[in-house]
Amino acid sequence: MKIFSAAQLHKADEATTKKHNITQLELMEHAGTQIFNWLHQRMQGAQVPIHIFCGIGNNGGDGLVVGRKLMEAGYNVEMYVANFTDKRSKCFLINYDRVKSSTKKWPKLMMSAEDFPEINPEDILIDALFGIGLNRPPEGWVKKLIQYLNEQKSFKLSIDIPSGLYPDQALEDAEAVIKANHTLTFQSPKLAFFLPETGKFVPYYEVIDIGLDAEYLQKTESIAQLISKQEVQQFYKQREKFSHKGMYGHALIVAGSYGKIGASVLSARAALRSGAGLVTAFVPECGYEVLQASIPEVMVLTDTEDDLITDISYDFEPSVIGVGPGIGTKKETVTALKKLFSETKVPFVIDADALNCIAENESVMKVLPKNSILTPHPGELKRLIGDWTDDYDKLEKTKKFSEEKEVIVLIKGAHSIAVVGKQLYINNTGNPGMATGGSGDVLTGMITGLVAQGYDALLATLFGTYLHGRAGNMVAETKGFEALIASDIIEYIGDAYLDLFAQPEQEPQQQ
Ligand SMILES: NC(=O)C1=CN([C@@H]2O[C@H](COP(=O)(O)OP(=O)(O)OC[C@H]3O[C@@H](n4cnc5c(N)ncnc54)[C@H](OP(=O)(O)O)[C@@H]3O)[C@@H](O)[C@H]2O)[C@@H](O)CC1
Ligand SMILES: Nc1ncnc2c1ncn2[C@@H]1O[C@H](COP(=O)(O)OP(=O)(O)O)[C@@H](O)[C@H]1O
Ligand SMILES: [K+]
Repeated sequence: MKIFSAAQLHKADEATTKKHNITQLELMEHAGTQIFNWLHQRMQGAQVPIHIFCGIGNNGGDGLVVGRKLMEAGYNVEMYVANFTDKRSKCFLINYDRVKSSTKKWPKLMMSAEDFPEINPEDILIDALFGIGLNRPPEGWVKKLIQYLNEQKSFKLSIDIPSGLYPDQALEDAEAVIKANHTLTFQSPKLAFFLPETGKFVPYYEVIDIGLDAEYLQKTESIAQLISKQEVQQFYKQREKFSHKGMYGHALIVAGSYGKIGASVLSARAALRSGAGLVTAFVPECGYEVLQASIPEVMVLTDTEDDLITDISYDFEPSVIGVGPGIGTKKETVTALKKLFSETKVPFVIDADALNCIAENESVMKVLPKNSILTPHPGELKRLIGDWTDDYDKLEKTKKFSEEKEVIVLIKGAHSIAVVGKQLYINNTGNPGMATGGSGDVLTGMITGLVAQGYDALLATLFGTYLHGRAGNMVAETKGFEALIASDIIEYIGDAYLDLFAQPEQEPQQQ
């Protein structure tokens, strides 16, 4: 699904009204009606007090439409207009008049903190203060209003975006944002929903299709893409009946050091479970027995050194090399890595300590193979690209790095983001249970296993990240977040594949 900027959404709005001969007012009526339907379906006429806080722009206009519709349907509604300026948008004004003429209950004008209403915990709050037209942080009593609403225990529903958040710019005042329980967003989720500094204000959201011009949306290059099941279903390559293991590649996993052999076990097993035809693990001598005993399907090559990797040699042609988990950053390992990168012409998946070795040694950075897939967590990323001021700065710096080095960078996190030049692809699976040691090693193995099978670098990155998160979600369904460990993710890779095309259970047929 495409993610558009505020500017693009405003243009889409214009394109829609021009092309479809529909007015902005009709678009607002349609958007507000959909929000009303959403609420009505859930509330079924319940007389819970609903407080709607409207700004004076089009977001406020949406709030007025919702309020009018709710009142007409007999709900117990109180509307407030936060009069933070004398300006009003045209559609706001028309809807303000409509409320006044169609209901007897006029919206209350709020001019200062003295006008804040009393709210009970069981009431419902609808936030229509600011939408994507926010252009500076809320201040003064409006900021206080946001804080006052946040103090309430009531359920908070934001229209389009929690007020105070910019859809695609860094947050300036985290104290002036509605902490919504749920957000109903128009047409496209906003980039801010997926970034750590701002995503925390959007724990749940749903996209409401308000019918913006499909052709415009299709033609416009979005600022990012959200990768969900619908997209990854198209990535999947079906296995052929007469295929053999030679057709699914031979992955080499270079991982582990004394005390961290587990990293190689996790990566190698994950590569196998993802479908690689053959997997060989290259580990320090001390890892030999551990690997042979724990994964009989994996072939093992060892370094001459017992404790660490110093010289990576092998006697076959790997289809892909996954390197880094648990290898440490000792100088012998750095030298081995430099040699590997300079002399080998196969695709690479580079993770963990291999990234640290690159970041700490300019000579290794110089031989970083083009088209590699790098999978840093934020700490590793910082070592590679330097510090950033906010999430957007982080994305810009990563784009620059990706372009300069010609590599894919997967920034891991709650929503991992694959950066390929200027393009951003946002993963939509996973859960906080996956914040546990070794889950990144599993991901490295999975992406390596997919490249081995012939998925190109970008598809392997996106597909692997999706399956990793989906498998993690399936573990969480039975074990919960806390008990989830990295090995569990591997055990559910098969279920994550099966789930790709699983049909929802059929309703029993009535006789
Ligand atoms: N996309 C679509 O097609 C559709 C979009 N729709 C809806 O429109 C919404 C966007 O509406 P919008 O552009 O009118 O902006 P909105 O967020 O209501 O507020 C702007 C006003 O606030 C003001 N202002 C800004 N910051 C401020 C601050 N910190 N403190 C104080 N004031 C501040 C600013 O004033 P100014 O800067 O001019 O002083 C301006 O007057 C969108 O989110 C969605 O809900 C739907 O109706 C259906 C179709
Ligand atoms: N809160 C979270 N929600 C979803 N996924 C998460 C969360 N925290 C971590 N993950 C995922 O778990 C993995 C952790 O990777 P990493 O930090 O490299 O772990 P390790 O180094 O222990 O193997 C990444 O794929 C990341 O996206
Ligand atoms: K809002």
